[in-house]
Amino acid sequence: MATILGQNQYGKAENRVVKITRDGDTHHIKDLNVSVALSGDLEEVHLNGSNANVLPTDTTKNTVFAFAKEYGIESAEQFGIHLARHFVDDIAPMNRARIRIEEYSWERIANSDANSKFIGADEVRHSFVRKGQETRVAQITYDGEKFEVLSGLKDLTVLNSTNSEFWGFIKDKYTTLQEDYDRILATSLSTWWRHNWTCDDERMPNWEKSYEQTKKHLLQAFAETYSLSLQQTMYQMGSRVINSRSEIDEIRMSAPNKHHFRQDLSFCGLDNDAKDGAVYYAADRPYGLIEATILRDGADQRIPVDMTNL
Ligand SMILES: O=c1[nH]c(=O)c2[nH]c(=O)[nH]c2[nH]1
Repeated sequence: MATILGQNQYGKAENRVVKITRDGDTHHIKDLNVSVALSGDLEEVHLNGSNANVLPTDTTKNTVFAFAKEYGIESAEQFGIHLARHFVDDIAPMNRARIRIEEYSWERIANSDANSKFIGADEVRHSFVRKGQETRVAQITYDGEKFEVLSGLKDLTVLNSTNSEFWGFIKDKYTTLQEDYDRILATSLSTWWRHNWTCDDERMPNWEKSYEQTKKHLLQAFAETYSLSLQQTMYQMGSRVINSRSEIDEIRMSAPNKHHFRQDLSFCGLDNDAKDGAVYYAADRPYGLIEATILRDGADQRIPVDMTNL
């Protein structure tokens, strides 16, 4: 039976690269998980086993570490752009590179010991505690002409203890859910957003600032929206980002509804109404899964729909 080779890519996945930059006694840390995927003129290796066009995945790993040492890591996005450009522009058979990065953040440990040998420093200059709020992610794709830079985050868990209702929904013979006029709204957000920067000669966004501001807008919109559904809250969050950040044209969001059910305490005569400060059962599954893309008017929808589940 005749077969043909379809889409293919290869490279070293999950290179855990940690870069320490020393500024006198003060150290800075960048902690990344970098996955390389290359495509190009690679029919021969699949069809005939010729490795003539194959850059070993081992070399792609070495390149990640060498670039971190030689050029540093300013931001996940900048690092990914640099790598993607190298693999496509300098390795002849390659015509597409996708660099996917997770970034783990660290913060300095505050110095509580007045007699410490690091006297004078409010924070210990080389001691860090992992920041647990969310994992930052980035994906850079380059085809020799244009870049596509997606940034994002996963597992940003947020909760509103009021200002959330859910009512007016379809009711059929299978419906048991009661209408709720004061509920907890909680989710663990995963999102990717697409920058409209595509090309080397245009001015690059400040990736670090863009990330911090985008996260801030997401959180503020979550806190400030009086919610009639998680769908409505999510749309408000995405719109806030698009309206506040001119460098972003599209945002894809995935939000599991982390249900908190008011526990029925009538068995012991206790009323468990929300307005009196209720007790809830935090269910972990099943969960409603709400997903949407929010776009700048006129922008193309390019972020794959299942991207947020990676
Ligand atoms: O915000 C919500 N959206 C839904 O679609 C939904 N469905 C459900 O059972 N609870 C909720 N909550």
